[in-house]
Order: sequence, then structure tokens, then C-alpha cells
Amino acid sequence: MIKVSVVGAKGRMGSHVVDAVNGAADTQLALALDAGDDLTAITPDNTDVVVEFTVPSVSLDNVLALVKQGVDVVVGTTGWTDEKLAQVKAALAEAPRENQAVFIAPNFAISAVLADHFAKVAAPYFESAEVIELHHPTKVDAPSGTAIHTAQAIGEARRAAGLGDMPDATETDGGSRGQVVDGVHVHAVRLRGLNAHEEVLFGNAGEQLTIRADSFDRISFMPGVLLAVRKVASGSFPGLTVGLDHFLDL
Ligand SMILES: NC(=O)c1ccc[n+]([C@@H]2O[C@H](COP(=O)([O-])OP(=O)(O)OC[C@H]3O[C@@H](n4cnc5c(N)ncnc54)[C@H](O)[C@@H]3O)[C@@H](O)[C@H]2O)c1
Ligand SMILES: O=C(O)C1=N[C@H](C(=O)O)CCC1
Repeated sequence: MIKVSVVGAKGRMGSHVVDAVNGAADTQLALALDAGDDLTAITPDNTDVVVEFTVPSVSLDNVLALVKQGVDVVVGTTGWTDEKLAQVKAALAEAPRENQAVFIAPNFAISAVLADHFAKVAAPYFESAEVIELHHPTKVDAPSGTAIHTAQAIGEARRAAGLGDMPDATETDGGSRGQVVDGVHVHAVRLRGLNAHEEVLFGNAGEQLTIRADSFDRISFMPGVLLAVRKVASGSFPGLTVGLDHFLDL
């Protein structure tokens, strides 16, 4: 049995994770903590893997504290930058247990992970690419972590293919062209009724490719969360790993 503690357990995602951990045959819930609870209650004695779904403003501190406490961490919270990731790597280098692991996924839904993968494959073949992410209006960050990840992957694939800047004659922009991430324009929609959705648009003269992923319900993230818990608990992924694609045979 893998002993799993959940941090952010009362949140929209955390509460689903508690149910998923309780429902799986090979995982058991250790502690379910939320804001105001004492993170030091989590120890290697009671917990194999912590699942962290909180808010971008606190996630880094939680992860650094948990690494110091000697437990492996699976993180779904967004807001990760290269600088924050470097802090996690540094903490892991000083971790009390050998081969400790932190796994961070911008998105645990298979549809989103595949959309990201297909976008990477498509990117070298198109002159233009833009990302539109659409989410529920209670989301606190924009653009989504997933959209940033997708845009960075497209930017990297374009650079590797020797592609230059995208065509764009815009001279005046009050914000309508979105945020530019790694040379890719990213647009964020917040709409009551939505959950988590992403569209990647690719264009050439006379043609367009659209890749779209729709997560209608938060249960769509749970198989990915459990997969990450199992992979991390197996001890085969020491150090920092970012992206569920590392656990899939893509
Ligand atoms: N990776 C993915 O697949 C995925 C999917 C959905 C959401 N997310 C991300 O997960 C995060 C959480 O989303 P949500 O919709 O569950 O948000 P939410 O606001 O519903 O839940 C966040 C929870 O964290 C708790 N919290 C705040 N500060 C805390 C602290 N210091 N210690 C412990 N708990 C604390 C809050 O009380 C709340 O219960 C966001 O960053 C979101 O973008 C990621
Ligand atoms: O609901 C959210 O908030 C989501 N956040 C992640 C992101 O920002 O990419 C994943 C999708 C859902």
C-alpha cells in the first residue's frame, strides 16, 4: 500500500484526490491537510508520497518544507518558473533521504498531455501558432500552467527547426493579442460553465490545424495523479521531473 497525504485537501482538486486515493486498491490516505494545518505532521513514517494542490503563492514553500521533511511530492499546483524549479532542485540535492523525488505536472489529464505532445510534433511544420486556454472563472492564475507549458514546447520545437518569428503585422495592441510566452501568443478565457480547455491553432498559407483538449470534470485528472503517485513511489524517478509525458510511452 502506498501511503498518500494530501495538502490542499479541502480544495476543488484536493478533495477529488482524497476520494481517488481512498478509492484505489493500492493507495491509502494518510493525512488530509489544508490551510492552517501543520505540515510537519507529515513524516516518512506516516507518508510515502504527498500530493500537493494548493495555490501558486504557497506551493513552492510547501514543496521545499516537504522535501526537508524527507517525503516525495507530486505537485499539481501551477505557477512554476525556472527560478522556482531551481530552488526545488537545490532542496532535493540536500534532501534527508537518498533518491527523493518531486514530480510536477502542469496537467494530469491524458487529453491535455497528448494535446501538448501533438502540438510539439506539429510545431515545426507551421508558420503561425497561437494558444487559447479556457477555464472556470474561479481560477486565480492566467494564463494556465498548461498553456505556458504548451507555448514553451512550441517555442522550443520552432527554434530546433530553425523557424523565425511568426508573421504578425499588429501595430497597436491594448492587450488583445494576449501574453507572449516564448514567442507564442497565449490567450485566456474565463467563463462560467467551463472547467479546463485548451486549443492550439497552427496556420500555414491556405490551411489550419486545430488541436483541442477538453476536461469537462476534475475526475479527468485523477488517473494521472494516481499514475504519478505510483511512479514516484516506485523510486524510479529520483530528483525533479516535470510533465506526465515522462510516465507515458509517447
Ligand atoms: N495539474 C493539474 O492537472 C491541475 C488540474 C486542476 C487544477 N490545477 C491547479 O491546482 C491548483 C489548485 O486548484 P483548485 O481548483 O483545487 O484550487 P482551490 O482554491 O479549490 O484549492 C486550493 C486549496 O488549497 C488550500 N490552501 C491554500 N493555502 C494553503 C496552504 N498554505 N497549505 C495547505 N493548503 C492550502 C486552500 O484552502 C484550498 O482548499 C491551482 O494552481 C490549479 O491551477 C492543476
Ligand atoms: O482548474 C485549474 O485551475 C486548472 N489548472 C491547471 C492549469 O493552470 O493548467 C490545469 C487545468 C485546470
